[in-house]
Amino acid sequence: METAAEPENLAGVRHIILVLSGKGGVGKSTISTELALALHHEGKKVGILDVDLCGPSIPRMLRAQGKAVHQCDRGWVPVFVDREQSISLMSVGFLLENPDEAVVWRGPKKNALIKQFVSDVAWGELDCLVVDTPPGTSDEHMAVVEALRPYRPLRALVVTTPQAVSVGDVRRELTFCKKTGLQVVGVVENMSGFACPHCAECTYVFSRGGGEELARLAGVPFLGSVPLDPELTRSLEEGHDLTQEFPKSPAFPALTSIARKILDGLPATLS
Ligand SMILES: Nc1ncnc2c1ncn2[C@@H]1O[C@H](COP(=O)(O)OP(=O)(O)OP(=O)(O)O)[C@@H](O)[C@H]1O
Ligand code: SF4
Repeated sequence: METAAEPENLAGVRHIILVLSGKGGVGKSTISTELALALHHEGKKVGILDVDLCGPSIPRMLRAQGKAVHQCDRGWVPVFVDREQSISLMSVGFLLENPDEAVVWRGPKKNALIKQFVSDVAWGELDCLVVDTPPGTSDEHMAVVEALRPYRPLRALVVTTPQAVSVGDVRRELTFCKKTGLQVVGVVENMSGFACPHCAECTYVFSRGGGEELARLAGVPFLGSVPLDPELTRSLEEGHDLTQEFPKSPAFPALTSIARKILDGLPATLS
């Protein structure tokens, strides 16, 4: 079967990483956002595509809620999050008059929007496009994989929390990656311990090491653990300027190390 020509808007996008999690609330959108910020601190141009259509939270996290997406001759111009315009964001949240509207959408409408996101967002030159997905494996996952797979090798970052129950769900996520040909760049354990706001000492409230064990059993890299930082939760909830606040968080060194490991594993050229 002949593959359709690559959408013009993908031509400058070097690498694509899907952020996946087995279940909701483990911090997938947080890790997508922080990974983009950490890559930005490594001097990279990053785009974030939020395909969590029923719960788009990244515009709020990045203080971009209510911003308008403009049209240009190549489609939509994403919202720039920072002054240097090196972090761009596209989310269904920018297209809805009422943010609750997305919750009632059915599969075909979601699939059509995802196809449009893939072909009609004028990203320009990006070192990396981070795609935040809904929890589990849904229509959105299949739609984004099918829309992007013909043009780029797709990579997946899998987020879990340390508890065994989350780890079990992630195992299913890894099976999805295998079946759909996604290359797993690694597993990240989020909310792995509580970083004290006074001395940054980390206390392991839950069990620890589930993510590492899972990665070992699945034969994929374990990229690191990200502590729970109450200050960061507040910034994410209230929508502070994360480009300024994130570097002060105890999660920052962990995410920087994860971002470096991901960059080291990517081929240098556009594959
Ligand atoms: N490492 C962290 N430090 C502090 N807060 C965190 C951390 N990770 C996640 N959170 C907080 O946990 C909550 C859930 O995170 P998030 O929305 O990223 O999860 P999710 O997996 O994307 O959820 P959903 O299933 O709704 O897509 C948010 O309030 C977020 O601020
Ligand atoms: S970790 Fe240290 S600073 Fe934080 S509450 Fe405990 S003793 Fe106090």
